[in-house]
Amino acid sequence: MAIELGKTYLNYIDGGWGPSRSGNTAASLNPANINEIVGYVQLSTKEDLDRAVASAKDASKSWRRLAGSARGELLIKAAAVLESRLEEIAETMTREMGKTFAEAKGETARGIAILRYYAGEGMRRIGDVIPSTDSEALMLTTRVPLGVVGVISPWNFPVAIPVWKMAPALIYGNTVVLKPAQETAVTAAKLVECFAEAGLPAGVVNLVTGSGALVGQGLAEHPDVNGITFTGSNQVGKRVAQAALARGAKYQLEMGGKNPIIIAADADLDLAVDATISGGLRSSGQKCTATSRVIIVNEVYEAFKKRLLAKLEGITIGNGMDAGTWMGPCANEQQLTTVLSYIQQGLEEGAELMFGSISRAEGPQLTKGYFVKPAVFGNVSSRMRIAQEEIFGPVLALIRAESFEEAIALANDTEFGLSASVFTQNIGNMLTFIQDLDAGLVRVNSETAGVELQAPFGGTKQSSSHSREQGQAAIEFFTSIKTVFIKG
Ligand SMILES: NC(=O)c1ccc[n+]([C@@H]2O[C@H](COP(=O)([O-])OP(=O)(O)OC[C@H]3O[C@@H](n4cnc5c(N)ncnc54)[C@H](O)[C@@H]3O)[C@@H](O)[C@H]2O)c1
Ligand SMILES: O=CCCC(=O)C(=O)O
Repeated sequence: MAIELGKTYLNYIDGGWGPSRSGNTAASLNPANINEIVGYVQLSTKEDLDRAVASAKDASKSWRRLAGSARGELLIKAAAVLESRLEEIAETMTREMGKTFAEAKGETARGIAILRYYAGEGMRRIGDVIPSTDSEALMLTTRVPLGVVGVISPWNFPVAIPVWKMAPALIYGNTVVLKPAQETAVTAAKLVECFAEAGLPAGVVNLVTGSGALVGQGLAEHPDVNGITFTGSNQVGKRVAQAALARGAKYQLEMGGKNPIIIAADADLDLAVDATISGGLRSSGQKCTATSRVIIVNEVYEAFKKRLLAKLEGITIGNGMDAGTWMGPCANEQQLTTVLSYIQQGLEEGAELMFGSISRAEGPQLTKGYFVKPAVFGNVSSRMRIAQEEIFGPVLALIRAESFEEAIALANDTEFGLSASVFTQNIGNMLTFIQDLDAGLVRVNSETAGVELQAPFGGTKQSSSHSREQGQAAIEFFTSIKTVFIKG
């Protein structure tokens, strides 16, 4: 089924769809063909945001009192609606941000699974009984929701990330105001339609689209927003945290990465090459978990490099809706410019561009989109900017290590700590890697990308506010512990 293009999407506030008070909209363009307008989304004002927060605050009084199982039933219904619209929403995602249709379908299926997982959380343990020093008293802990939660999400996982924030927020009794990335606001509107159709009470979920500086910052600063969960760049994340901290609100940040893969001397090189390509270049490298530094132990450097370069020749670039496309475009013009400027930077720093180009990709089907070929640099040293700064594009930096120990030190030589992987068959190497790698997600004989919804996810160092999302770990952010002391 083809989606309807060029429609206008509205804000969702207090259970109703409506335009922004500004009367202004912005076009959401297809990065594979910028002549295609996927839809128009609202450019909201502070007043729209205030109405959304007020409705979320009001709805929170009864939502928090519902049994967790009743909230769970509504998440199950939202999952069913999302499932019935999987292909349509995945197509919208591909058209809005460029990832292939297969990846978009996988991500939408992930959103459905996350909703079902958190529906079950509504019936799980939320506290402990702790012996009191008073033998006649009962002491226990319970958990209470924060109240209104502001969700600020990026464009790279436009279904999975909002869902992995909204589902735990809702199941633990919070109400939500979602401010999605403007690039993928049509996908976000369709996602919110699923919650609306599932029958969530008015005000429990609200959607306000618009500029980050106005709506996002407004959410972070809003006195009636009790918690802010943010995923995006470090620069913006820190601003959000400062605004939340200044008024004593709880906040959670998941931000950038510069994720390493280590190829040990005993690695299965074919598997390692496949994992490097998949981890580094799927979604055009626009995953926070994407591989960007490939640290190869000297003995296998040349053999690995040869196999990697040979395999890259097979990558097809194009519109993510075409079945033959392996890699789509960059998600927007700014991403394309950033990627090309880092390729230029790598050359200026003296690295060797072994694959790719400093210009955008060429081809009859590529002229209307933000396409770039994958780039692979050799002769990279760890202190170069291309080895230190998050590029968020299909660029791999190959770094030579004299030993496995040096490979670990190089992998840790970054301000980020999101994910890391190693290819080795040696159990000692595996254990050293697990122990010594400073990252929130460490993966052995597997690519750096790939997050499982039932496990905690988050980073160390500059990648995170040191909290964890997903799995049962999400309860720590979305609730407060209340200690109860009862004496008859
Ligand atoms: N660690 C993770 O889990 C994770 C996951 C996905 C993406 N990311 C990171 O996200 C970045 C790419 O996404 P992006 O370009 O959408 O990030 P971004 O920081 O530009 O935007 C993220 C969100 O913040 C909003 N925003 C912008 N300015 C704001 C402000 N002043 N106040 C409040 N909100 C504001 C945006 O509108 C968007 O909704 C990369 O750095 C990537 O590593 C991290
Ligand atoms: O972009 C951040 C999320 C990454 C992710 O979900 C994955 O690697 O699967």
